[in-house]
This record gives sequence, C-alpha cells and structure tokens, in this order.
Amino acid sequence: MPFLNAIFIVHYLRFLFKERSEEMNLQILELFSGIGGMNYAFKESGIPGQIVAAVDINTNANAVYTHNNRQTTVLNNNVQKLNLKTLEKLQINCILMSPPCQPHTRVGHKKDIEDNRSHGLMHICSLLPECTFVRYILMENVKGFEGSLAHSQYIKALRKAGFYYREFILSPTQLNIPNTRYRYYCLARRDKNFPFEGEHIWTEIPTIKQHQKCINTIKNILESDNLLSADFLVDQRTLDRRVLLMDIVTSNSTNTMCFTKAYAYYIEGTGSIFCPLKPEQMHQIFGKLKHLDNGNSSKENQALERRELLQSLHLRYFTPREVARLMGFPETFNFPLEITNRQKYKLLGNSINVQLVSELIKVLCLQE
Ligand SMILES: C[S@@+](CC[C@H](N)C(=O)[O-])C[C@H]1O[C@@H](n2cnc3c(N)ncnc32)[C@H](O)[C@@H]1O
Repeated sequence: MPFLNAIFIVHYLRFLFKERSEEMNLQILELFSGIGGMNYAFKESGIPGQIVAAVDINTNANAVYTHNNRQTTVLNNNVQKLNLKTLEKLQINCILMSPPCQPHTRVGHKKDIEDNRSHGLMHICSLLPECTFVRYILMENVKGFEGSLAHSQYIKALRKAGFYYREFILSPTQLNIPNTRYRYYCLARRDKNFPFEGEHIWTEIPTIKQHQKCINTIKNILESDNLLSADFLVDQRTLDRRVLLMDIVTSNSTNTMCFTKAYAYYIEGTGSIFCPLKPEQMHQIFGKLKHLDNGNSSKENQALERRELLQSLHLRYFTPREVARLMGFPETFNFPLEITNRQKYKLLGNSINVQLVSELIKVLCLQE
C-alpha cells in the first residue's frame, strides 16, 4: 500500500509540474507588432515560449521585424481580417499588443472609436469572449487611453471574456532609464487570483522598487560624444527659429523627452536634442545669446554673431541607434539598409520600451 501511495504521489507531482510548465510555455500572438518591441520584451523576460505569429499592416515595420527575427512568422495583414478559426489554428494562449495610439492623442484629434485606427482593437474586443484558449493579454497604449470609449469597450470585453485585469501608467524613468515615456498598460489574466487587485490605476510596478541594472546617464547610450555627421546636426534654419523650443540635454543628463514618430521632423515635443559640450560651456553660450540684443553692433553683425554662437553649440539629434538604446532594444537590433533615418525615427517613435514591458510580462505571467 505505501508503495502504491508513493506512485500516486509521484504521478500527482508530475501532473502538477506538467500543468505549471505548460502554463508557462507561452504561445504568443503579437498584434500591431510594428518593429517587434513586444518580441524583444518577451525574450528579455526569460519566460519560456515563442511568438507564434506577428501581425501588422505597415510594410516598413514588417521588413524591420523580419530582418531581425527571421524565424518568426510576420503576417502583413489587417488585424480586422483575423477570425476565431485562424486564432484557434495558431494555438495561442497569450496576446501581446500595442494598438494605434493616434485616436487618443491631441495630434491625432482624439477621435477615439470614431477614428478608423480604433477599428482593429474593437475587432479584437469582439473576438475576445470567444477566445477561451487565451489566458494572458498585455496591452499598451498612450497615456490618456484610460479615459476613452475604446478603453471602456476593451475593459467590457475583458470582463465578458472572464479576465481579471490590472492597469498601470508607467514611464521607463521609474526603472532609472533616462527616457520619459508615460504609457498606459493593461495586464489581463484568466485567473481570479491574479494579484495587485484594486480598481485604481497603478503608478508603479508593485514588484519593483529600485531597478539595479540600468543606464542612468545619457553618456552610456551615446554612439559618440562628438558625433557630428551632417546627417544628425540640427540645421541652421531650425536653430535660428526653434532653438528656444528645444529640450537640450548633455552627456551628464539623466533624462530625455519621449521620442515620437515626428522626431527630427518637428522640433517641439518630439524628443530631446543632444549638446556635446559641458553643461557650463553650453550655459555660457546661451548667456551670450541672451545678451546679444543689448550690444552696440549692427543688426547684420548681431545676426552673424548669433549664427556663430548657435553653431558653436554643435546641437545634434540622437541617432536611431541611441533612441533604440533608450527604448531598451538590444545591440543586435538593426534596420535593413533600405530604411531611411526618417523612417527609423518613425518606427522607433511608435514602438515600446522593451525593458519596461519585459518587467510587466513577468508580472502578467509569473506573479502569484
Ligand atoms: C503603436 S504601433 C505598435 C508598435 C509595436 N509594438 C512596436 O514595437 O513597434 C501600432 C502599429 O499598429 C499597426 N496597425 C494599425 N492598424 C492596424 C490594423 N488594422 N491591422 C494591423 N496593424 C495595424 C501600425 O502599422 C503600427 O505598426
């Protein structure tokens, strides 16, 4: 009899272990996949599993994704074309997604669910209650999404589908990464014991107080202190008109502005500008610029002097590699040759902070 008991216990433990490892073998569908930020975040989380398929309609984004992840199936497709049958066939148990944020931004006119770009997410909402095989969902969107009708409909769909969800508004600066990027995150799990309950929106990751392995000054992400390639220097016309609107940082700075898809195209509010000088040298030049108008020299001489002073700041844009580093992409991440700098900034500006999302994937899947 004791022998039979022992066999029973061994089988029971095996069963439990199998259940657990199956649970942790994520089979992921990455929706609105862009350049694959979610894929990198998932790899960084160390959780076993794979991206079964990634779906996006942007051919440039898909080219970058495939260039870096040849083994992942990237479907050049509209999310609205997905149906229950396709999802069943993919045998997924997890969805990672960052739907378009333009319907919820000021620049995108905040048209919310009236904006065509919301239709993909609304389509997913309509499928969710039928997708009983999906156990985990992570969704990212812009800060402000939480007050939208799209948000209400998403939460309604999660509830109807039997998910328990937790909401967050977080920025990578909370992990000591020198880049501000406040974003809305929703973690949903079909598990009533999902921790960190509460109807409020979390403004920190409850499992993390102080992140250890992190870059905390700009110096650590620079390709070169003196990178003055004409491609990245701020042009004279922009300097003349916009210098006072720029968020200028030096290598000792511990923060940069959120980089948006319009970086290096528009100046105001699209991301920080780098000055390779020491902060005191930079401030000295700005001091001289301020007092130019009080001098006795002619208007032409003043203009000439102003131009020289502005040039002596050596202001430049952060390179796409530097922006990718700030967003937590690994050094192995690269762009195909045909992708222009403008397109690189656009794609990176639309992407996610890989390190922050990887911490959230751990909370989503591992936290008991
Ligand atoms: C916020 S970005 C996602 C970024 C992505 N997580 C990354 O790391 O690059 C939104 C993406 O959704 C895509 N998209 C928008 N509407 C779509 C639709 N209906 N079907 C498929 N993709 C769509 C856009 O092309 C864009 O790449």
